[in-house]
Amino acid sequence: MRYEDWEPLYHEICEYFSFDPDDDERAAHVAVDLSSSDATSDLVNLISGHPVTVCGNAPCLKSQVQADNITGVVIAADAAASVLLSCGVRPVVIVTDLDGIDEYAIDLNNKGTIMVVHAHGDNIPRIKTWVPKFTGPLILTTQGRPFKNIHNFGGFSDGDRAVYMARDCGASAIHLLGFDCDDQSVTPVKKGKLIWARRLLSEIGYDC
Ligand SMILES: Nc1ncnc2c1ncn2[C@@H]1O[C@H](COP(=O)(O)OP(=O)(O)OP(=O)(O)O)[C@@H](O)[C@H]1O
Ligand SMILES: Nc1nc2c(c(=O)[nH]1)N=C(CO)CN2
Repeated sequence: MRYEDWEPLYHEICEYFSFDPDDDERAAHVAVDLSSSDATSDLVNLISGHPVTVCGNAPCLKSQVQADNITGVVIAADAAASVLLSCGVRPVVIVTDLDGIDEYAIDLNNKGTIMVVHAHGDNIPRIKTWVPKFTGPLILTTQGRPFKNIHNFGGFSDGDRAVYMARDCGASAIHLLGFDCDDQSVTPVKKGKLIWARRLLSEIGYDC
């Protein structure tokens, strides 16, 4: 997605959540200073022309995975990765702002799972802890203006960001599992994030 097309949505999101774009920019610089990795061409090779399943972490994920034959390239949004592992499915890509993963992600990354790590104003300490641990394929993302090896595919929360990324990388079809944007069992902030997930996904033709 062109940053110019994303920018108005980004400013609306910052206003809605009272985020300071300067903090996001600071986080992006912290990430870039820690790693020069960029596995974007590996990601494009994996996804371009292929079907993808993006797994969000709604409570329905487990039963949907058990009921569904997961097709194509499996992308986990953050903590959805551990649900997939418990169902015997290894995510090929994990999109994360680092608040839902655990040590298992390092092992998966060493075995080839592409980590797509999002830097934002509220996760700088987690960037400093986790980024140096990923010695396998790694892509950095920002929600602000991209530069050097940090990308902006569009999207805000891990799930919708994963869908925007798959679309940008040329997926032939994108199937969603584990998305429930009406989930009432979440915190008020998370409810706001799910309202945005619904809006951003609807902008590109997906319902959740
Ligand atoms: N009902 C739901 N509850 C949680 N996540 C959901 C739900 N429906 C869709 N998702 C998507 O699954 C993603 C991963 O969920 P997780 O529980 O790991 O959230 P999170 O780490 O709090 O996400 P984020 O930090 O992006 O808000 C979310 O970013 C969201 O896009
Ligand atoms: N500044 C900031 N940016 C974000 C945040 C957040 O909590 N703070 N959470 C996100 C997805 O959960 C994505 N982006």
